[in-house]
Amino acid sequence: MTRTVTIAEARQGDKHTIEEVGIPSLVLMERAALGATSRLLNGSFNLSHVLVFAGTGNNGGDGLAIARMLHVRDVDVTVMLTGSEDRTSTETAQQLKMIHYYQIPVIPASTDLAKYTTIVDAIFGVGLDRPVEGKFADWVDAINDAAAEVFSVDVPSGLNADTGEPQGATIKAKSTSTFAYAKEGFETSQGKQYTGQLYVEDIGVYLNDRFEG
Ligand SMILES: NC(=O)C1=CN([C@@H]2O[C@H](COP(=O)(O)OP(=O)(O)OC[C@H]3O[C@@H](n4cnc5c(N)ncnc54)[C@H](O)[C@@H]3O)[C@@H](O)[C@H]2O)[C@@H](O)CC1
Ligand SMILES: [K+]
Repeated sequence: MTRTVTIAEARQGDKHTIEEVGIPSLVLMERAALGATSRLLNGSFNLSHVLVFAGTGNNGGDGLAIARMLHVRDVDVTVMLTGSEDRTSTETAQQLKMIHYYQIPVIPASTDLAKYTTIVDAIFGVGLDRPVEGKFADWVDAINDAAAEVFSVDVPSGLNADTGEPQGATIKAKSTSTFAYAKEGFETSQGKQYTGQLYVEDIGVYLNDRFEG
């Protein structure tokens, strides 16, 4: 059976790997994005026009790295950012610099999603700490209503990864790439309705310092 972790364990695993093992946070982010990108490339998604809907935390940073990895493979990618560029996390700011190096378009978040064939949901991951409401709920609802297929990064945004319960507006994905370990809430029948097909990516974070495949 697949090992599952709580949000607290996932966070502790990341922290331990960064601070004790010594793998830099940005390296973990790159590994996460490489895994997710290969699922997108092989997962029967229509990649004619991809939108990466990115938050300002590290889940958004994963999304920006995915945008870059698709762009260098000649996929047409646009980024929508939910907040201002000067209020992003440290790693996400570094990812934004790379996005600008490649001149990938970055536009403010909106509900105008008609032209996209695939939307990458990188709004919230395990950092979700309150229900999704207001403009964030408008964006999530618009993503769910769009014709595009949806791929979630780590956690479908809005899903409580411990309980599998939606916290306000919540993304319903065709598939989800989650990092290091599946989260407990993904095992519930309700959680499965939001993750869709679940992939677990090896990013080099191991709870007991050993790969347990
Ligand atoms: N270095 C690491 O720790 C790694 C983190 N990774 C990614 O980073 C994610 C966690 O990143 P963060 O801790 O930055 O958290 P998130 O990126 O999940 O979200 C945090 C941000 O969202 C805000 N927020 C939370 N709930 C909200 C709500 N309902 N409405 C509006 N704003 C809300 C918080 O205030 C915070 O600014 C993981 O899910 C994973 O995708 C991966 O890159 C792997 C390595
Ligand atoms: K997400």
